[in-house]
Amino acid sequence: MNKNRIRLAIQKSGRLSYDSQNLLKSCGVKVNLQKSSLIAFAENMPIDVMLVRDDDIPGLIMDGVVELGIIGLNVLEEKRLTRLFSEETVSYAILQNLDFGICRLSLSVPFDMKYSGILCLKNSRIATSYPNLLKRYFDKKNIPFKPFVLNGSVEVAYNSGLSDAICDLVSTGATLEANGLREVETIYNSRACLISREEKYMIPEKRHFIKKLLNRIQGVIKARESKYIMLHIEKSKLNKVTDLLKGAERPTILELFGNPDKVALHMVSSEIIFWETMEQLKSLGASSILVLPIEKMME
Ligand SMILES: Nc1ncnc2c1ncn2[C@@H]1O[C@H](COP(=O)(O)OP(=O)(O)OP(=O)(O)O)[C@@H](O)[C@H]1O
Ligand SMILES: O=P(O)(O)OC[C@H]1O[C@H](OP(=O)(O)OP(=O)(O)O)[C@H](O)[C@@H]1O
Ligand SMILES: [Mg+2]
Repeated sequence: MNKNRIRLAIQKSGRLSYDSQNLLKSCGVKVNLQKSSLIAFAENMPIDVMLVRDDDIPGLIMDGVVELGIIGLNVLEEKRLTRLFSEETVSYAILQNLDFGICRLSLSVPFDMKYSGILCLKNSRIATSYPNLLKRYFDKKNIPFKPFVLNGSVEVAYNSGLSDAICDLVSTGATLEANGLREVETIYNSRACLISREEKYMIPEKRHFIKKLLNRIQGVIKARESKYIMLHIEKSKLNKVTDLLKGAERPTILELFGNPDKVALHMVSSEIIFWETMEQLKSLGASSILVLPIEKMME
């Protein structure tokens, strides 16, 4: 093991795997990841990527086994609370919230239950994989409940008579619907994030390298959120067009050959361009409207 290389833990297989690997690829990290091996060495950067169960990632950071990890905030916060209760070390830094793994931890009840508020769940048995987050929520409201801890397939707990309600991750709500449940309270909003060991535990070379990787990650996220827009418009309508498009910087305006009244406008927009915006641009008289993806960006 080379002590100058950074170790980065990502989920081996599951909801965060593809996006984590894709992020590394977009940052120019060349690594040949294969499910059969648990560690892979980047060819062009001092990074070793470990493929693990997501639940293990916060502990690997807190115990100093790896320097970086990509993990859902839900798992990180649950682990933080578990460690606080058992008086173990809790030490990490959140470097960056990421643009994937977006979901929420919610309480859900049977479709036909008359739910008028959280008090309806007083003394209920609630199945969850996140007992500490759930307990914090109920404790704040001073409502007693009975936790029933399951590591997966929490939605089936109600149908099999194991619980009265559930507390699990929701994104589209399709899994809840398929199991005859409806979401009634969000208890925690989550997304994937990049976490690291605290800086003070790392040698300067590693800190420097992590900063460089973080800059690239921020550039990738920014580029994914931005679009390059080109269009032709009459000079007199320019202000109306720029009011419509929220840009990172002022637009570039170019003369159009053979047409002194019109210009070409180029700009980077930091907001999603919906079809409605395109239609509004068109009704202002814009033509040749192009919205292009941006591959890389550094400000
Ligand atoms: N439906 C969803 N949409 C978006 N993100 C989600 C969704 N479900 C889960 N996540 C996020 O992805 C993380 C991993 O989810 P996954 O279901 O793959 O976990 P797991 O089954 O515990 O995996 P592992 O085998 O690694 O322990 C969750 O902790 C959460 O942050
Ligand atoms: O609201 P939805 O879009 O339906 O997503 C919610 C489901 O996604 C997650 O499970 P996942 O599919 O990752 O499988 P798992 O239960 O095996 O972890 C989560 O635990 C829910 O079951
Ligand atoms: Mg897990």
